[in-house]
Amino acid sequence: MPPSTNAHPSPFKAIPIIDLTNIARTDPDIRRALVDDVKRACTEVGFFYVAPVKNHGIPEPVFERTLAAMRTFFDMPLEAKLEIENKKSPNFKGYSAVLSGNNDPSGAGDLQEGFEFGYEPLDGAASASARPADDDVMSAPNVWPAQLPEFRAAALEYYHRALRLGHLLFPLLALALDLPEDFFADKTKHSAALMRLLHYPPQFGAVDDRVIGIGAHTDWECFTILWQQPGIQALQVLNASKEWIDAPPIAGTLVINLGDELARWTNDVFTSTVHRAVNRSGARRYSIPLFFGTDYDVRLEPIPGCVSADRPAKYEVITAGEYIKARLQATYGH
Ligand SMILES: O=C(O)CCC(=O)C(=O)O
Ligand SMILES: [Fe+2]
Repeated sequence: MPPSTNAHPSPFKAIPIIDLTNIARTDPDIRRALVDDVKRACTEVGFFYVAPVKNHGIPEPVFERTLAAMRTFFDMPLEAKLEIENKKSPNFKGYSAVLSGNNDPSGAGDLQEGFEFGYEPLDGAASASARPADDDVMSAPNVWPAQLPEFRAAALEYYHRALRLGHLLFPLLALALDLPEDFFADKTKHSAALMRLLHYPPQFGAVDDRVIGIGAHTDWECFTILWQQPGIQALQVLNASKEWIDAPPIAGTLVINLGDELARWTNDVFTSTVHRAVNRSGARRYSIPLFFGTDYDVRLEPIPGCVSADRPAKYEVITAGEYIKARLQATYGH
């Protein structure tokens, strides 16, 4: 399944920051101004920062606890991490070693290690799959490092808080597409969201552009909510002039970037923009993307307002689950 071929962003020079202070205000002028900002960012850039995150359910200690848990996990010996290697899981849950994944087919592998998991309830049994019965494409239980209970607790707490923020964003995206505000509500009931905890070792000396932290790629789901470790520049976003624009960590914000499910669904009215990460800081870098998709049984049929005589439908219609599964297989299944 090829990635979205979209990439029609503008020649932007910076990533916009969208202030969510007024997200709950119903005053039509205020609401319209916010939706207009979101629409511009989604059609021209495909990336934006949201601020202030602490007002939307993710206080600073939650990030700090998760970062501490990541450091402990990635510091474990490789053999211990490989006990929960993602290749042992039917849907690649668990640990992925440095260079085991490859997001850019022309690259030689991603210089990162990671840990991936999907939805489970905060108070659920450790090994239970929480996927509803109708969701057979991607159901597979999460696998956790048994020796680090605090890792699971911190990661799940962050996951649930970020998920809540994601649910706040869908109505803005719907309004930006001139759809009813609740358009995505019945299509995002099962939290088809995968979260990755990532560690990028530093790269020293001459750097081979084919081996970087994560090669040039688009994300797969509707949007990604990305936390970046403060103080380290690594993420870069490709604009229409084929320039890499830095997306540095900004205190109090998270990065939101649109993915291929939304690009397909909107027939490329919204852009799923190519990006990569390169850690040349000399220090370890950690980041946390949460990929928020639509429910796996949803068919990505082009949204009516996004198809016209000038803009014929570009993509074969498939379900979100089929799409994600094909991309996972292409990235880790080799
Ligand atoms: O680590 C980052 O800043 C970006 C990660 C990313 O693009 C991804 O995991 O899809
Ligand atoms: Fe990405």
